[in-house]
Amino acid sequence: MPPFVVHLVLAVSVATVALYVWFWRGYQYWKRRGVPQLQPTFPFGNFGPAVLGQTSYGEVAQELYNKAKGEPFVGVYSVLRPALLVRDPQLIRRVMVADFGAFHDRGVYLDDEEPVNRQLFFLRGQEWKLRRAKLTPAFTSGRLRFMFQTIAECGDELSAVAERLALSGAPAEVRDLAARYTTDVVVSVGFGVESDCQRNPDAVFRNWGKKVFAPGLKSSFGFRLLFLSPKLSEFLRVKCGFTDVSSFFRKMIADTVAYRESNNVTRKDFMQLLIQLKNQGCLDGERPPPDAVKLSLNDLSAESFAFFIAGFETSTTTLSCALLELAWQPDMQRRLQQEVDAAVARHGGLCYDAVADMRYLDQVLAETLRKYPPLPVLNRDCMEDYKIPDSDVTLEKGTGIIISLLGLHYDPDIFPDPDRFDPERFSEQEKAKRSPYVYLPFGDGPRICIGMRLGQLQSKVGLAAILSRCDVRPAPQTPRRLRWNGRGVLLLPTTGIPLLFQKRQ
Ligand code: HEM
Repeated sequence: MPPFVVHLVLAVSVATVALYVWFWRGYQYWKRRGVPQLQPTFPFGNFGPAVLGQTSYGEVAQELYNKAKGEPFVGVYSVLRPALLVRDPQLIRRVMVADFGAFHDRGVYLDDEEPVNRQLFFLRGQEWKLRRAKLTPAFTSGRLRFMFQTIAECGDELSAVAERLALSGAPAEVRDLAARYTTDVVVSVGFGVESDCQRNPDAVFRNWGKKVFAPGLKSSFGFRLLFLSPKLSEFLRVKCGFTDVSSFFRKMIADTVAYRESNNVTRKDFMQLLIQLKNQGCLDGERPPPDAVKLSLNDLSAESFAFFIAGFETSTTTLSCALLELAWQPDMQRRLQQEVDAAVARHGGLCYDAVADMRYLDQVLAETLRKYPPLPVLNRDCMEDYKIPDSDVTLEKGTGIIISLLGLHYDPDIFPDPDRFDPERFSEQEKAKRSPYVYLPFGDGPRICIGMRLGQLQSKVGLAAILSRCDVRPAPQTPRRLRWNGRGVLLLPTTGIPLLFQKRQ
């Protein structure tokens, strides 16, 4: 063997051993601190199947939650980074609400060369705090009531589409149906633009939406790494894969703002509120914030992009999974239809107050979000050394925090027979029996989902609109149980959800 090959083999062997020893030492971190840990494997720690795209992030975290049964928290390794997987509802409350000051960031890497990433979900520290304060007034229930008519019009279109599907008699793909409806809602209440996705399946916004969430090999790997290993993502300067969608959004926003400003056009949508934040630093009627910072055009694009991607995919999953469950449980479907019919008759139509009156619809939606939380893992970053109350453990600054929603929502000690779809779990009596920190589909605390009410409302209107005109039934190929795409950070089913629609008698 030539000497340079011998040297090369030696160098590679020494480097591999050194790397292994380095990882091995890293993987003793929790043991050294006296915290029980789940056995990691080289080189991806406890998240190998998620890094490799074999099992979804949500399911890997759920498995870790299940393995740690009986422990209030357990140490894990997200690649090499020590993270604490928290199971105890009291500690979850501390992290998310009571001691939020020590955990205000998500600890997800932000690729800030991409302007549309500089949005609420990814922002950190003071920048996040100021942006959140500016945007919060745009999401109050008063503003939602204001936008209701637009959502209801999209709902009317959805029930017309459902009736046409009933006439055709062929199974329809409800994920696509739901995505076209939620895209229409988000684009019209967001930007005052008719996206026309329900009438035209090839509409431009639908295509961009598909592109963002089609988990291609490279972009989905990059996206997973942002959550799983922020340091490695930073080192590799990982991209989210949003570049062309981002260019489309930046141009769309710049054109819309220029058009409205030069023609003095005002509309009752999110964009109009963003324009106020750009020109005044606060919304009309609000007290100017202490920072007096105005949003830039790039900030507007970033928040509009966030509104679009956070707004349509989460509600698409919710609406389509609710339809799947109701198709398999005709009694629940009938009960819900009776409630919808009665509320619509009482209020003279599907108005905001009619939806607010639908108690059972609220329970159906809550149970759907228990079984199918679209964002199944909550992340926080420990921002300062933090002593866990009633323990000898002090978390070091920089430690990750992981809360598994699938773990909590499918824990049989909390939700008995967890695979069963049962809206009664969300009656007032049942809710009063458990801690609110075991059910967190929208997160909690100051970083709770800012669009929660909009997400709930558009899902409810969509369900009510369909069920007021049609019954949904399983088709021969309808899955009993969904499986999740291993490449997704969000829950994305591996198969479609085909259902049959029948016009109600
Ligand atoms: C069923 C629908 C939805 C679900 C299940 C959902 C779920 C979530 C969850 C779990 C979080 C993380 C919360 C935390 O870490 O505590 C989140 C954050 C967020 N969501 Fe939603 N979401 C939904 C709809 C929406 C809608 C309609 C919008 C906007 C139009 C939206 C915008 C956001 C934003 C901007 C954040 C980041 C908030 C921050 O970091 O301050 N979401 N969402």
